[in-house]
Order: sequence, then C-alpha cells, then structure tokens
Amino acid sequence: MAEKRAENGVAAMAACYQRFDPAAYLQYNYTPPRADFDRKDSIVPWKLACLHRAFTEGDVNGELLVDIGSGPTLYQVLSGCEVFNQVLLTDFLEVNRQELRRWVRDEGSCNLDWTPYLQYVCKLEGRRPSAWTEKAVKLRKVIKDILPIDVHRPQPMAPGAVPSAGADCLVSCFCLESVSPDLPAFTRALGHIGKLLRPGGHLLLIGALGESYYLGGPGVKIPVVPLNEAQVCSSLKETGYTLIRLEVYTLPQDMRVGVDDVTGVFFVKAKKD
Ligand SMILES: Nc1ncnc2c1ncn2[C@@H]1O[C@H](CN(CCC[C@H]2CNCc3c2ccc(Cl)c3Cl)CC[C@H](N)C(=O)O)[C@@H](O)[C@H]1O
Repeated sequence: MAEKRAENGVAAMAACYQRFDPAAYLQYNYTPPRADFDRKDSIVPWKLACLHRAFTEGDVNGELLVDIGSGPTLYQVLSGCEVFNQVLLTDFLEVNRQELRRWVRDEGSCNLDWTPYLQYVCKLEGRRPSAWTEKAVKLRKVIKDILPIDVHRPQPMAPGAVPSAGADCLVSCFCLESVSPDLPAFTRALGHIGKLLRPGGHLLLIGALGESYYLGGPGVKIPVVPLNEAQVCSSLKETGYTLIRLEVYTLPQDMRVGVDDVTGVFFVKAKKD
C-alpha cells in the first residue's frame, strides 16, 4: 500500500513538471534581487561562493562531475569545470535540456545571459572578469553531454551514462526536495543518486529549507517537501554519506519575492562512505 501511495505522489509530481516554464523560472530565480552580484546577501552570490570554496579547497578531484537535476541553469558547474575534464548535465525535462544545449552549442536565443555569472566566478578565482570568455570556452569543452534523469528510479540514468565505478563528484542544487512528495521519497532519491557516485567521491548538495511550494511558471505551483537541517543530515547519514560541512543561508525579507515560500538554503559538502 505504501509503495502505491509513493508511486502516486511521484506521478503527480511528474504531471506538475509538464507545465514547467524555463524562461519564467529563470526570471523568477536568476535575475535580481536573487541574482544581484553587487549584494553579498543575494542568494546566487552565496551559492557561487559555497561551490567555489568546495571545489577549490583541495580534496575534490577526479575526471567526471555529474550535475543532478540541472534544470535550465549552468551556475552549478562554473567552478567545477576548472577541476573536472568531463561534466555531465542532467534533467527530467526535455525543455530544460534544450535550454542547456542552446547555450553549450552557442546557438544564441538563451533565456538568460550567463555572462555576469561567469564574470563573478572568475572574480572568485582571482582572475580578471574579462577572463569570462575563456571560462565559457572551457565550460563548453568539458560538458560532454546533457542527459535525461529521474531521481525516483533506483537507476536514475540510462545504463552506461555513468561508468560503473561511479562519477568522482556529484553536484545537485534544489532538485531532490523540489521533486519529492515527502521526506521518505527525498531520502530514497538521495540513495538513488548515491549509486552514481564512487565510494570516496564527493556530493555537493544545495537545497531549500522550510519550503512547501514554488512557481515553476505563471500559475504553475509545484509542491516541495519542507526540510530542516536535522532531516537533511539524517537523510545523508541514512544513505551512506559522511557530512564534511553544512552551511545555512537565511533569506533576507527582500529575497522573498513570492515565487516560493523558502525560508533558508542549505549547502552540504559530503563524502560517500
Ligand atoms: N524526477 C526527477 N528527477 C530529476 N530531476 C527532476 C525530476 N522531476 C523534476 N526534475 C527537475 O528538477 C529541477 C528542479 N529545479 C527547480 C527547483 C529550484 C527552485 C525551487 N526551490 C527554491 C529555489 C529554486 C531555485 C532557485 C532558488 Cl534560489 C531557490 Cl530558493 C532545480 C534546477 C536547477 N538545479 C537550479 O539550481 O535552479 C527542474 O529542472 C526539474 O525539471
């Protein structure tokens, strides 16, 4: 009975996502104030600083980095692309994979200009902002593919998409909690993606705290399982990860713009046992 209920919850979630609108989504979350590079307390600079530190403090290395649930966004791998020579982007929806392909193939007509993001990460790396063009070239070179994924499946990606030994590093931002109907589903999904990671590999996980819904487009209300830090930590432990660092960002009032009811954001750096 519990399995049936779980399947229904996941199917209902998939139905919601059929109405996801990448252009609107990018406007809601990746333009000011949430992406204001002149404000230290803006969400996107905080995320980019967490990822920059995590990728450059010396313990993360290898060949293959996989981004789980990329959506139509690239910011997740702007630091990782300097450390890994193979990056896989993934998403559940073709519309998001198409948005990413348009940028990677430099076909133009993207719904967001990633230049300020590339420039900001160059600044974090101590490079002149004009090096953003080199970073763009590097990113286009290391992104090897943009593949379908479903974190609710025990095998989230097609066989062979990731070497059987596992990827060296996973990054996943705001995916698991915004696709899971409840905490057990979130924990199961965390276990499923763990199978894509080699033992000793790192997981960099960013997610929402205290969120119950978000707008995936005008009038597209997507349910989210509200999480707190303790639940995130116990789910990580339960699925075979050792926590290295947890950081929490609390949204200032003016970051609450009506596109969701997020109260905080967590950043986790963990290692697979
Ligand atoms: N079964 C499935 N399996 C796998 N993947 C699935 C499945 N089902 C759906 N997806 C895919 O997950 C992706 C979730 N996506 C939106 C949620 C984030 C949003 C809402 N929460 C608060 C918040 C948000 C964004 C920014 C900020 Cl600042 C905040 Cl606070 C993350 C995209 C990207 N990673 C991002 O960081 O913006 C989406 O692209 C689906 O297509």
